[in-house]
Amino acid sequence: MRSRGSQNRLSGNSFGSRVSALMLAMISTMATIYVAARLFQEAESRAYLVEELEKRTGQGQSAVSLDDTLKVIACREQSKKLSVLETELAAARQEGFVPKRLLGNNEKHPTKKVLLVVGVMTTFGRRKNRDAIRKAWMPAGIARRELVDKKGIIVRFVIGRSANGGDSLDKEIEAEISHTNDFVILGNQVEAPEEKAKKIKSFFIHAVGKWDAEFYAKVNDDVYVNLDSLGVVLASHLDKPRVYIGCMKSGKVFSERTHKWHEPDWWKFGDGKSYFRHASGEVYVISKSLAQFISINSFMLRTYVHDDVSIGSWFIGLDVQHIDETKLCCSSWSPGTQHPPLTRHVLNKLCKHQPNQIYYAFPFVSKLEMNASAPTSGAGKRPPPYPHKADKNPLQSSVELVKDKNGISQLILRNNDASATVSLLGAQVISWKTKRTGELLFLSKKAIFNPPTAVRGGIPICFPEFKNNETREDHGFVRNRIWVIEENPPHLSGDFSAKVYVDLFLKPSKEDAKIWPHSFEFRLRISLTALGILSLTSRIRNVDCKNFSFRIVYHTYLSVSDICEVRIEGLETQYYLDNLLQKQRFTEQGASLTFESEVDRVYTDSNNVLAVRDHYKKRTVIIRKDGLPDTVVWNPWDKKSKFIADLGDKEYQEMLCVDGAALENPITLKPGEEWKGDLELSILLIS
Ligand SMILES: O=P(O)(O)OC[C@H]1O[C@@H](O)[C@H](O)[C@@H](O)[C@@H]1O
Repeated sequence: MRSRGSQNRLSGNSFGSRVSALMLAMISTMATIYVAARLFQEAESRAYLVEELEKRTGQGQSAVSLDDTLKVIACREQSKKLSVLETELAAARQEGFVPKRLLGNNEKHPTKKVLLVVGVMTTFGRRKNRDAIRKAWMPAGIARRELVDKKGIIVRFVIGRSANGGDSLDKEIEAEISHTNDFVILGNQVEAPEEKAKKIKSFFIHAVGKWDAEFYAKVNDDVYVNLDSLGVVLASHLDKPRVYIGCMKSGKVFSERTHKWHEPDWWKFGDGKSYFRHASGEVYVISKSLAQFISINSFMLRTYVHDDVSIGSWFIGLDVQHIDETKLCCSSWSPGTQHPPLTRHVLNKLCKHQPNQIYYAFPFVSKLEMNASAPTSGAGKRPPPYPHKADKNPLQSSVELVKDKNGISQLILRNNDASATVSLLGAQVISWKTKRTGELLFLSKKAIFNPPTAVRGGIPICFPEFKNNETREDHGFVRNRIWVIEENPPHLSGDFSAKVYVDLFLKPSKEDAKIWPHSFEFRLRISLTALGILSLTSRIRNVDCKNFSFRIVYHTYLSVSDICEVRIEGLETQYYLDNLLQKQRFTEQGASLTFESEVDRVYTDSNNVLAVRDHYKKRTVIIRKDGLPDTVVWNPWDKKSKFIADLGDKEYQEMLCVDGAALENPITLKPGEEWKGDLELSILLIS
């Protein structure tokens, strides 16, 4: 039994081991099949990906691995970005600058664009001058912040380091800074008289790297600057790409070593030995692209002994506009003369010597804030705080709310000698005048101030259409609606100069949606500068859930002495569609456009700057447009005038419509998108 049993047991064991061996063999076969299948699958995936890549890249046979594939894709993205950057860089270099992110700007620095950075060049031992400037025109504390926020102006004293580095001179400045915090210290610049020109270069490099500004100014520390007035002057040059503004002079080159103004490189200035035109060193301004040019090319920009000559030399041979601004001629103020009273004439000077005598006020002209308490619309709301007068302001800037004969509100913007009246009916500017020119816009004597009829004259805003349907709502309905005053107008770029402005707002009603089934928000900013420049900036936002397209025309009725005596310049060689000839296309042939019969044309993709010259009135109105590619020119002449109820039979002689427009190609906005268009009117007097 035992042995049998053991035999049995033995035979039982060998059976068991055979079973396990079989099972093991089965498992390993299955595992092999599974692994093989996976490997096959992966190989298939690889083959597929490689094939796909080949298909997409068109590279044909390739031994690219999956990892390589992903690297290639990533690499392509990178090279795409790189080529975009290279294109940007090339374009930027052409302009004389590189994009901000490539300049290695410190992130901590403010990114908000400002109008102007002023560097007041000072040196050791000039504390008295600095204190005089602080007292007179360089604000501190909250006023300094406001100067940046409201006027976009940053002012700093600029100084280098003492030759000995860290000596008592440096320590004195550090002590001063701890109280005033109004310095730029040029760490790598030695403060020494012979280093002046290099210091200017260092300042521009530093300033353009630190602050994003439209302009950069250099001022000596014995010059008083009327910042507001300077802001106004600069604002009028914002449209120019490369400007160098100052009191331009040439001046003799002195070869004698003993002379105070000795020029070691005198022989380079030709036989006549006089310098090229350059801005006098007391104060001058350059635009951003020129500061960037200096920054990029600093290592090869030669400095002469005088800093003003040096900077002048850097711009020779460049496409730079030299602007001779007499208001920056500080030395025209002779120290011994009796100071004139606080008059506008005096205020027009931007700077003067004699730090101890200050005869202008700060601020010169202030931007009027229309925020908090302005009503949005309707009765029962808190009345607006009009009339408003800017405090301590020698030149008045204000906005006044009045009512027309039909009880419709009008806003009168006043700035210095200029004024503009805006009706809330259509947000329509109906008057624009200056003391010297009188009225500049035409307004018909028969104008009807009663919605839904548009007011004949001024600047009706035609949106979203510009066509005559022979209905009262033709040329769009917004000119026939009552707009409201915007409560919290935002800061818009270009708001730095001393402007008075109002923002008007319109949203379509349910009734309006029946005429034009789209939801939008229309904001119109109307501003007037101290120099009388009138601007109308439209911002139209799509608040719908679908795209819409619109046209817009600023239907500008200019007042003219006699239609036969005016001409428009800037339209020559431009294409136009003639509405009187079934919109046929022609090219403007004349050197300027004059008038002797009815005109109704759309100049497509026309110049952005036009001049309307009026010899009898001795003035030219300059029209600048932005975002408005087309120009409409219209005068109904005698026959058509008779059919226009709200226009006197002979009034066509005193008017000319020259309109900035986006007409031929409608503008399409996606949901949430905003469009901006700008019309600016300024005046040149012909002497
Ligand atoms: O009379 P409205 O609607 O103000 O428009 C004035 C004129 O404006 C012109 O630009 C149009 O081409 C004319 O057809 C139109 O009559």
